[in-house]
Amino acid sequence: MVSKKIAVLPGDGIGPEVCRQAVKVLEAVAGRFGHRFDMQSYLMGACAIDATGNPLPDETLDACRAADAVLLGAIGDPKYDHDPTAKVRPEQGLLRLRKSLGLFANIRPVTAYSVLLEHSPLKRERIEGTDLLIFRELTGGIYFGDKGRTADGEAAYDHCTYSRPEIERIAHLAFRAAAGRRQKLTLVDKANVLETSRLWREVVREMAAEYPEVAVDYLFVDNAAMQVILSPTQFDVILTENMFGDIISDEASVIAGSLGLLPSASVGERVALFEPIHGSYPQAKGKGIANPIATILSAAMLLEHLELDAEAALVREAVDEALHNGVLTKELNPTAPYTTEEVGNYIAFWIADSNEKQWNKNNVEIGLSTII
Ligand SMILES: NC(=O)C1=CN([C@@H]2O[C@H](COP(=O)(O)OP(=O)(O)OC[C@H]3O[C@@H](n4cnc5c(N)ncnc54)[C@H](O)[C@@H]3O)[C@@H](O)[C@H]2O)C=CC1
Ligand SMILES: CC(C)CC(=O)C(=O)O
Ligand SMILES: [Mg+2]
Repeated sequence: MVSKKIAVLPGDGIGPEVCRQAVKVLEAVAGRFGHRFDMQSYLMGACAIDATGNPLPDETLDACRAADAVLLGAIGDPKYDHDPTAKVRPEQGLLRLRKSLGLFANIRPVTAYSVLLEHSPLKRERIEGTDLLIFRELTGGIYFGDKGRTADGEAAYDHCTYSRPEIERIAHLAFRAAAGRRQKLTLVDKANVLETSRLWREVVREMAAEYPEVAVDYLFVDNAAMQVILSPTQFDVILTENMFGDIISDEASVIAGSLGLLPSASVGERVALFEPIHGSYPQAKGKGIANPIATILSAAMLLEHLELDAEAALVREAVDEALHNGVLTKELNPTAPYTTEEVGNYIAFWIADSNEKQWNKNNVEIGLSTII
């Protein structure tokens, strides 16, 4: 029996809906294994601005610092996206949280699930067997550099800066991950144009000597954007800076079949944070169409981080079961879609009672009454 404190930041848009499913799954895990997960929710993003004027209230940051792990839904709201003059924005809360917690590495696994190959717009023979890991630098680069306007407001700038230590600390994690996988690391950069990219290349090339078992190659990001969907099986570990990793990983979600399937772990100095790679998908808010699996798989990564491997494996098994049985939201199952809640219930029920496997769409409320 373990007792863990998990700070939950549901956020905005579909964030609360998908987070609720992941919390339910963690409750099912706790029930099944006799653990205690203390899961309290805190404000971050547009909801926090509305309530306090601050996208990352002190109470939220303090709770994250005091937690064993953090689970995040997503933040962002069209009222800020469509107002270029807004002084306070939901995204500032997320960026400040990442920086304050020292979460310098965002790890985004991309898998082509064989049962979903038919849902991908990409050709089966190109994507089958894809299993890659993106290491995206998360607290530096252009998202964090000085930004602003010139005095007349007619020009704007966003500075991109990287230091050697910032590159080294994430590169070590990526090299170690590659060493334990298929021993290949691809640095994605724009070293033909950007000085920051030339520093990345220099540092990674030097570090490669420490990891002789890992084959390193280098790709310009424009080429990588093409290669990642043309022949994704060539990749094992991709290491890249903040903005390139943000873009390449959303693109890579097409391989899995939906942005709603890709989880992530953000790790760094102490407490780690787990979140789907997607945003707050405001068009879907309250409609029950958001896929909760990315957040549920983020919860599985959270369990692995807490060294609860059997628990995480059971969550993955339950997700596989949902995939195999077509218990999927409408972007993956347009003819007989399940709601966000039903997908979450199915997975939680399977974890709580996987010996019975009695679940069906109609008995779910009865079956789950014991665990939710
Ligand atoms: N980590 C975070 O909290 C992030 C927040 N954002 C914010 O989210 C808001 C919306 O941004 P968008 O560019 O529209 O990106 P988004 O990721 O919210 O949605 C893009 C598209 O992906 C699909 N999608 C996303 N999540 C899905 C899910 N769970 N199930 C099924 N389909 C899903 C939908 O087709 C959607 O139109 C903005 O305010 C943005 O700043 C964007 C990315 C990350
Ligand atoms: C909303 C941004 C701050 C970041 C983003 O798109 C992401 O982390 O995937
Ligand atoms: Mg993104």
